[in-house]
Amino acid sequence: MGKKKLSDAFAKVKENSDKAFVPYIMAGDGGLSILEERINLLEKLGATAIELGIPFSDPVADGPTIQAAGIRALKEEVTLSSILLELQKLKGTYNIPIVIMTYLNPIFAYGVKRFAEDCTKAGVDGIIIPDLPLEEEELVSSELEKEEIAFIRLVSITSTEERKTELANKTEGFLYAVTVAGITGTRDSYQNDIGEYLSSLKAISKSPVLAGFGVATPEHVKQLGQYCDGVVVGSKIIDLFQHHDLGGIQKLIQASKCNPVVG
Ligand SMILES: O=P(O)(O)OC[C@@H](O)[C@@H](O)c1c[nH]c2ccccc12
Repeated sequence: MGKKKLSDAFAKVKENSDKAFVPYIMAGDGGLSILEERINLLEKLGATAIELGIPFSDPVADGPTIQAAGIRALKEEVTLSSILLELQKLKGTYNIPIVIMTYLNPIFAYGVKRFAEDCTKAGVDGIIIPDLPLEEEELVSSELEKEEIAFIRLVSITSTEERKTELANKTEGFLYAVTVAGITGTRDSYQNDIGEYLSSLKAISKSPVLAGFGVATPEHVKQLGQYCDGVVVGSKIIDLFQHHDLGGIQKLIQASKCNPVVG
């Protein structure tokens, strides 16, 4: 459970000389009833952990694809409560670690302590809160700590060296290295110094470093994997699910493996 489950998953990736692959899906996109199927599929295809988004009305860091997925989920009237209840129901039907990605507001509305406790009941292993600055972390950190839920920090390409070091020291589970200055969404290429940025984070972080934002092709997965421990892929995974292109999802995941099983 929690931090331990995530660190075990990353240890296994390393043992196999693979890179981690963490797909992001929006909970409730397509209805809550398909969540089980998607989690099972991603686990079967070899994902390391799943980042599960909570739909929110004001998703400031999200690009068009994730925003649209959030709007579809909100139309299904899913809420943080209904998502946690569904996960609780599904507990035991999968083994893959689950990380929740939510803005701060839904956590506040739910109650921080109740949120942390219900995450444990739901088998949630880690949390990402993109709009919670380092300076305000005490609002949630002690409750997460009590439940041994990994509190995953995001570092950005524009963070100062000092801030990068602090985030790398504090993060739990993995360090989420945002690879672009901007919002989520697929892009054609990365800026030239992306390798330096990721390598410098690797040098200061005891936790695995995962690159995210804009990862959209097997080539990106391989390119970024040279400099860090793996990738997070959101918008492209959502696109591929929308197009029922499960082969495309499989190819992306296989690009993170040392010995891929598909060509
Ligand atoms: O969609 P992309 O470009 O592949 O980026 C990952 C991202 O979607 C996912 O991790 C995420 C969705 N919403 C976020 C908000 C902030 C940070 C990260 C996220």
